[in-house]
Amino acid sequence: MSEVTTDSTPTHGFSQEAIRDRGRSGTEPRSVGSDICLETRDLKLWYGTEQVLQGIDIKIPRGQVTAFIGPSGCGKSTLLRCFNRMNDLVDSCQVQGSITLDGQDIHDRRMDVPELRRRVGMVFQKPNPFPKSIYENVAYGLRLQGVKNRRKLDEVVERSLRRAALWGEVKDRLHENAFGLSGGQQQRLVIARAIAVEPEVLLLDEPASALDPLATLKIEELIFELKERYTIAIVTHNMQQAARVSDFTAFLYLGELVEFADTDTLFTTPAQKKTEDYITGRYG
Ligand SMILES: Nc1ncnc2c1ncn2[C@@H]1O[C@H](COP(=O)(O)OP(=O)(O)OP(=O)(O)O)[C@@H](O)[C@H]1O
Repeated sequence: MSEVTTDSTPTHGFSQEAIRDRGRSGTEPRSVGSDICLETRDLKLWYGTEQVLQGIDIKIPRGQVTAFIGPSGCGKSTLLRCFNRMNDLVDSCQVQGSITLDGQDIHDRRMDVPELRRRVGMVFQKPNPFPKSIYENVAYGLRLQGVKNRRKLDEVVERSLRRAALWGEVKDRLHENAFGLSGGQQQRLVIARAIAVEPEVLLLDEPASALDPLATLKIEELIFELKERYTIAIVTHNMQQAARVSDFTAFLYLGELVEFADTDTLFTTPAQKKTEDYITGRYG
């Protein structure tokens, strides 16, 4: 087990503060234990004839935040989209190898894909609220499930907005259009919509890259709270952000998983030269 970085530890250009903050917030480095939520084995993926994932083996631990980093085009978002079969929507896409969620093969023909996407929710780079009220955005998934009971809907909407750290800001305007919210509020609303249907996993694809620094900070704080209840996988271009929010980090390069380790180790003493070159800004 590695130790939380001290001032004398090399940080490869990383802010000591970012890493110390993680120590202060109680996030101790850990090894991937036996409680695995998602697992891929020899996962390969093609778009047409272009092979984008080259045989990925990874175990995503439950109740932790796992960050995916790597240069543009290395396959981070593609890998994330495999976890709830969003790539099924791309005609030219072919997948080989296995992905399991709680030990269950997600490509098994008995797998109910809408149910998989309820269990594995996704939030994209650009906030995408529906053109509806704040309330109806959050209630959307429950309405799809046929829930009509007003009290139940009210309860879930409030609970989800509280968990997404948005309740205080919107409780007096629940029936106003969601487009009236700021970008950061819209992104927290989308997170509330995802958690309203009680997922196990949240996939966050660069959730803060379209936001200003303050809104980004709120999303990062929220991620820290959410991991109490959910397993989180996040794609980010921002390595400081990966260092601040994640427990584990996976470095991808040209469709290969080069290194996967607890975040402190990966950023302070990477095992692979390619990882070191990337985090020190030599390419990417
Ligand atoms: N729907 C698609 N159809 C065809 N090719 C695609 C599709 N989506 C992604 N690709 C290609 O797959 C490769 C990996 O893309 P992906 O978006 O997964 O990378 P990334 O690491 O997330 O990149 P970025 O950091 O720039 O978002 C790229 O070459 C991209 O052009």
